[in-house]
Amino acid sequence: MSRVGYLGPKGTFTEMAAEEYRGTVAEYIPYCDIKVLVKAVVDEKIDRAVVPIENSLQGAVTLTLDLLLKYDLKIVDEVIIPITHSLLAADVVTDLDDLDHVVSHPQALAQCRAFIDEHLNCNVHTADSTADAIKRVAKAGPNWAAIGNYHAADYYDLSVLRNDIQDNEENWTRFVVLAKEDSPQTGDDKTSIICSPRDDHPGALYEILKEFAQREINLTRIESRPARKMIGDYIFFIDFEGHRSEENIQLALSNVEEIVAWIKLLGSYPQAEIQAD
Ligand SMILES: O=C(O)C(=O)C[C@]1(C(=O)O)C=C[C@@H](O)C=C1
Repeated sequence: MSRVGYLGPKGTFTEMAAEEYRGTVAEYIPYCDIKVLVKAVVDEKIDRAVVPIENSLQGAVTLTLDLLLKYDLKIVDEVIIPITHSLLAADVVTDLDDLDHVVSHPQALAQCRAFIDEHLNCNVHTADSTADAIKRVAKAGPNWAAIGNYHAADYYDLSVLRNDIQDNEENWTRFVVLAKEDSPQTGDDKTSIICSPRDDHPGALYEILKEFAQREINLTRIESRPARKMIGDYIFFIDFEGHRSEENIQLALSNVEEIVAWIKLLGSYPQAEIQAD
């Protein structure tokens, strides 16, 4: 039974994702900061942390990638859910023109950029999560609105002014579940690694990817992040299908190890079942 931390407070999309975690849960615990949440697993205050890692409209949640690099934690599960944003305000607000301020998590603001540009002539503010924004609006004046999950309107006594305001109907966020120990093989797994090419030469990335292509290992994602050294130095986050205990994957990984400066295995874990709306 796990104590499962998630990016809170109550009413975030991460809370919805945490409820889809396939392990056994003793308790759900909200944390208001991703860094503090991830550190709580490192310090064994909780057993699992559920954090957003990528969105289909906006791409990587770079803070999560940086924390995966920094700490020695394993990915033990992934959850992918549809994200539907609403505009929430006090129930006296009926007209968008009455709003002077809109607040949300930067990812949510970015996912609703077209709606904000077209319909809101407002100051835009950022919050630590969509639910944090909703909480703030509940205490602010009636000229404030928040962008977030309509389920949260009831928790914080707000009303829904508009639904479905994200730029695209298809808006999905992928979350990962972090723990100290690895996950066992299920037969339908994915593996995540980070690696850093030894030096900058023609074909450096190709040489890494070739090890997977030759063994018909299907890559599901590749993301680069600055190595934080010279401009142009990158590290690569690579996800692929299969479990680290499978022979072809062991061979690919040991060959990659030979040609990179370093490699970090983030874990093998069951692939997400896509959650329908
Ligand atoms: O603010 C929230 O509700 C969150 O759970 C965070 C988060 C994110 O960081 O991507 C999660 C899903 C959505 O993409 C928007 C925000």
